[in-house]
Order: sequence, then C-alpha cells, then structure tokens
Amino acid sequence: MALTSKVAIVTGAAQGLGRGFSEILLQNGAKVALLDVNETVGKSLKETFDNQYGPDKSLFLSCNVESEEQLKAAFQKTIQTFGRPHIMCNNAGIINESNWEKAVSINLMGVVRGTYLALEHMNKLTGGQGGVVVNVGSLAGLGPLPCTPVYTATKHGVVGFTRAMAAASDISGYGIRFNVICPAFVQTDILNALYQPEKTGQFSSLIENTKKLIEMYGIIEVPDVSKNFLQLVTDETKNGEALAVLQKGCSYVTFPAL
Ligand SMILES: NC(=O)C1=CN([C@@H]2O[C@H](COP(=O)(O)OP(=O)(O)OC[C@H]3O[C@@H](n4cnc5c(N)ncnc54)[C@H](O)[C@@H]3O)[C@@H](O)[C@H]2O)C=CC1
Ligand SMILES: CC/C=C\C[C@H](O)[C@H](O)/C=C/C=C/C=C\C=C\C(=O)C/C=C\CCC(=O)O
Repeated sequence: MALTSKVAIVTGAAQGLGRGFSEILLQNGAKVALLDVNETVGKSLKETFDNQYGPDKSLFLSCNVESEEQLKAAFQKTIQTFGRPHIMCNNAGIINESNWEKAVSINLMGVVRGTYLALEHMNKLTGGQGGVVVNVGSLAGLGPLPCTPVYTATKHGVVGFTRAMAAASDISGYGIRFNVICPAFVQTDILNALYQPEKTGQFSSLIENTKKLIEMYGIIEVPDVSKNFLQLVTDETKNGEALAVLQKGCSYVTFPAL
C-alpha cells in the first residue's frame, strides 16, 4: 500500500513509539492525526512536525483512549480535516500494576474502542475504503513478564483480539487488515517503570529478574521498531500477523494450529 495522501490515526502519539510510528508515516507521505492525553508534549510535537513536513500534514488532538466520546470526536475531527482514515494504530499503553483496572482500560479496552471505531469508518461493507489497523502488543503479549502480570494479560489480549479481528475481516470481507506488533524492550519512558515501585506494585521486588530479562533481550531503539511497523502497514499480504521485534531481528510469530 502506497502511503501518499493516506490518512492515519495514531493513539499515544506524543512521544516514544507513537511518535516514531507517526513520523515514519509522515516521512512516507501520509497525513497523521496525533492523539494523546499529554497536550503539552503533543502540541510541541505537532510544531516540530509542522516545521519538518508542513502544517497541513498532521493534527494534534487531545484524546484519552479511556473515553469513547473523546475517541469518537477525534475520528470526526480527523475526517473533517483530512477525510476518512485508511490506517489506525492503537498504540497508547501504560504499566500500572497498582491501579491495574486503569491498565486494562487503556491497554486492552482502549485498543478495542479504537479498533471498533476504525472498523465503523473503514469497513468496505459500510461505505469505507478499507485499510489497515496495527495494534501495539509487546513481547509480553507472547510470553510472561513476571513483574507485570496485568500488563502481560492486556498484551496477550491485544494479540488475541487482533488475530480474531483479522479472521472476522477475512470471512466477512471488511477490506481491512489487522496486525499486531510485539516489540521487546524499547528505549522509551515506559522503561522507567522498572525504577518506579508504584508502577509494578506488589511485584516491584522482581526488579532483578526484570533487569536480567533486559540484559538478555537488550534495548531496541524506536526507529528499529518503526521500520517494522511500516512493513505491517504497507505489505498487503499481511493480515492476522503478530510481528515480534527483538534486538537480534524480527520474526512473524507461528501460533499452534488448533
Ligand atoms: N517501550 C517498550 O519497551 C515497549 C512498549 N510497548 C508498547 O508501546 C506502546 C507505547 O509505549 P511507549 O512509547 O514505550 O511508552 P511512552 O510512555 O513513552 O508513551 C506512551 C504514550 O501514550 C500516551 N498515553 C498514555 N495513556 C493514554 C491514554 N489514556 N490515552 C491516550 N494516550 C495515552 C502517553 O501520554 C504517551 O505519550 C504501549 O502500548 C506499550 O505497552 C510494547 C513493547 C515494548
Ligand atoms: C518494567 C518493564 C518495562 C517495560 C516493558 C515493555 O513495555 C515491554 O512491553 C515488555 C517486554 C517484555 C518482554 C518480556 C518477556 C518475554 C517473555 C517471553 O516469553 C518471550 C516470548 C517470545 C519470544 C519470541 C522470540 O524469541 O522470538
């Protein structure tokens, strides 16, 4: 899929991986709606992007993925400004094992909310133009991260949800591909959870185990994840794929055939 003039929506876009995904979409000619709860960082990023790519290429929208209303309004504003979306990236996510209901609401329910709105606006069966949804999972969606059981559960949920949506799309003919990207440890602010006991809650004593995992897997830089994200967006043969992104390279996950 060529990205020139395609319309994309990215949640949690103000920094970290969301910023990287937004930037690679802009570099390839897409128009991007940047959704985030952090207005200060989001508005400043929009200024940076205006200087690099032009003021009509991106849009910052204050949006909490916990709110159906705010997400709906963000879709409406994107459509008014750029037209119907072709690409949706449900990226916003947190670690919070103390307030674990919030982690479920953002990491899993936020992905479901964003995906269902994308389906409403992109489904070819209901007047949409099709496209691709890329959800952001984690290596913790494929195996356990012991210091974050609920984070692990939400990411396993994102992997299962995305694969089921891809199968539903195939069977029904939505004209939308659904893929999930599963990076290991990436150099962003979320890694600071390691040193914030309130984020890992009752599992904060597992810091040494987490450090060993980080040593084992290494820490990836955002651009290395973004280029793999781009592959899931553009390669029209990919639907229902989970792409594991490790420092040693990336690979499509083979799930057991049931
Ligand atoms: N950095 C890492 O090691 C890895 C991160 N991930 C996932 O990547 C995604 C992005 O995380 P990072 O960039 O690493 O972290 P980050 O903390 O740098 O960025 C997260 C962004 O999401 C925004 N956000 C948080 N709650 C939100 C909400 N309710 N509504 C809208 N925006 C919200 C934040 O304001 C921030 O801009 C998350 O889903 C995370 O689980 C996956 C694998 C590895
Ligand atoms: C405090 C930790 C901070 C941030 C964590 C990140 O947000 C990130 O999402 C976490 C990744 C963690 C992965 C941890 C464990 C992986 C466990 C496995 O069992 C690996 C499963 C599959 C491997 C596939 C492969 O090797 O190809």
